[in-house]
Amino acid sequence: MIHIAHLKKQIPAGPTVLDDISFRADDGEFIAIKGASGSGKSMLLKCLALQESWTSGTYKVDGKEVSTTGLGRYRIRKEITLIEEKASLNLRRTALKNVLIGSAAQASIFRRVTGMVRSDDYMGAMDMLEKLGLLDKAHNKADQLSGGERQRVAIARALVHGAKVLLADEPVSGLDPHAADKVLGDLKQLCKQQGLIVIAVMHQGDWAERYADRIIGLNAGKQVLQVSGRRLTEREKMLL
Ligand SMILES: Nc1ncnc2c1ncn2[C@@H]1O[C@H](COP(=O)(O)OP(=O)(O)OP(=O)(O)O)[C@@H](O)[C@H]1O
Repeated sequence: MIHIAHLKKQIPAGPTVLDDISFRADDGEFIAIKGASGSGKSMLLKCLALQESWTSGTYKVDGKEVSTTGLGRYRIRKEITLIEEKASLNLRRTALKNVLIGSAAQASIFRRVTGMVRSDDYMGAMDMLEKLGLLDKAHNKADQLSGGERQRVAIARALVHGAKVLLADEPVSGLDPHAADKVLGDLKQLCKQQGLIVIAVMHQGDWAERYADRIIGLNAGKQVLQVSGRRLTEREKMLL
């Protein structure tokens, strides 16, 4: 469970880009973040991934306060994985190798450089690729995969390496509606089946309303709405 309270991020000698953000995400929840360009969506995800520090407020994971300099930060960075808009795969490696070797934040330098893996890791990676409907693409090089498939490889990679929370920055931007449905449907299923928490920036279209359990709205760094289990009203949309 994630709980942030009164989170504020001020750029040194610059603007306040997040101001008084508070919400919780329980295990199994799918949360969407909406807000216009520059409203602070990506910065919020980076703070949650401990890639950016915040100026004040608290951030707790399973009841324990965390920070970018705290003792547990390496474990938290493994468990809370940020998948950026252009999922950064090694394009010369297969989907399977990408999953096995892991991302820079999750795998050891030794594994990334040598590419050496254990056989039970292999089984785990194949299982996860199958769950995400990618078994037949496991041996395709990442540069032969579509945008949606790359997103799903990045999700598989994060989960195989122990992610309990996925932070996804525009996971379906640039995808056709069918591919977007597949990515979001898979994420939703993982939430329900494995208790995964997903916090995804999904500003465009009605993806947030169709897939998220809760929508958090930002405007100029401030939290302007928090809505559960229903579509946004026209009035609420105007706030974003
Ligand atoms: N290092 C920085 N220094 C100064 N301002 C910054 C810095 N990082 C982000 N900002 C500002 O913080 C605000 C929020 O940025 P952020 O990237 O979180 O927006 P966003 O909602 O994700 O936008 P978009 O939808 O366009 O990606 C923007 O005004 C941005 O210019």
